[in-house]
Amino acid sequence: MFDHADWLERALPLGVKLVQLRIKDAAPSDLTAQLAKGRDLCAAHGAQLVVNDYWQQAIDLGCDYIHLGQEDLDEADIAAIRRAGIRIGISTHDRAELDRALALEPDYIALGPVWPTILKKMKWHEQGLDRVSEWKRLIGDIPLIAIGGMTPERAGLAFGAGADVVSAVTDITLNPDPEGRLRLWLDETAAKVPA
Ligand SMILES: Cc1ncc(COP(=O)(O)OP(=O)(O)O)c(N)n1
Ligand SMILES: Cc1ncsc1CCOP(=O)(O)O
Ligand SMILES: [Mg+2]
Repeated sequence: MFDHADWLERALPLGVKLVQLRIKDAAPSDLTAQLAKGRDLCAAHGAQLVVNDYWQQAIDLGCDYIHLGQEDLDEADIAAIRRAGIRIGISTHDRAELDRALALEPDYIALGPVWPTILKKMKWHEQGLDRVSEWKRLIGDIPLIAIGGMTPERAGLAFGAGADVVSAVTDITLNPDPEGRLRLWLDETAAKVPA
């Protein structure tokens, strides 16, 4: 997950196949330009782009996956998103949020923070691996994304607990050698990438 489209120019050539653009505080024209750039770069590299928050821009730009948190759901026009053929991933932190998300028939469910995160202040305590397993039992075939405090080492534990996908931010973006860290991530998680 990256906070600027420029990161995709570094990550995609390494073989990253699933990325989320989580852009906060960009001016509208810059936001649109970054999402369009992300869309085009992902298409060129055969990667899947997930647009965080900005569902209307995703529709307008012909993007095909969005991520919505619980507050985003209060504002989002789910019917319009579905009419546009866009898939939806939803954040969850407790059973009530999970029930709300499942009622919308999401294309994935995210659970976090599995471990403590420094990316943003959250009211949720770390969820832990048992919670990952509980979520997977509850959601069955819907893909489960585990997020929060991920490292390549922890990713293996999250997969072992039932996660289908893991999402990382600062482990990569704050690393002194992001490309090297991404290569390690790709090596460590290669067995989880569908052929
Ligand atoms: C994969 C994934 N999981 C959780 C989030 C968080 O979404 P949200 O709760 O809407 O918070 P913000 O990211 O918008 O601050 C996510 N973006 N992606
Ligand atoms: C957006 C978000 N939602 C749950 S944890 C998280 C942040 C993940 O960032 P990091 O991988 O740096 O902990
Ligand atoms: Mg959001």
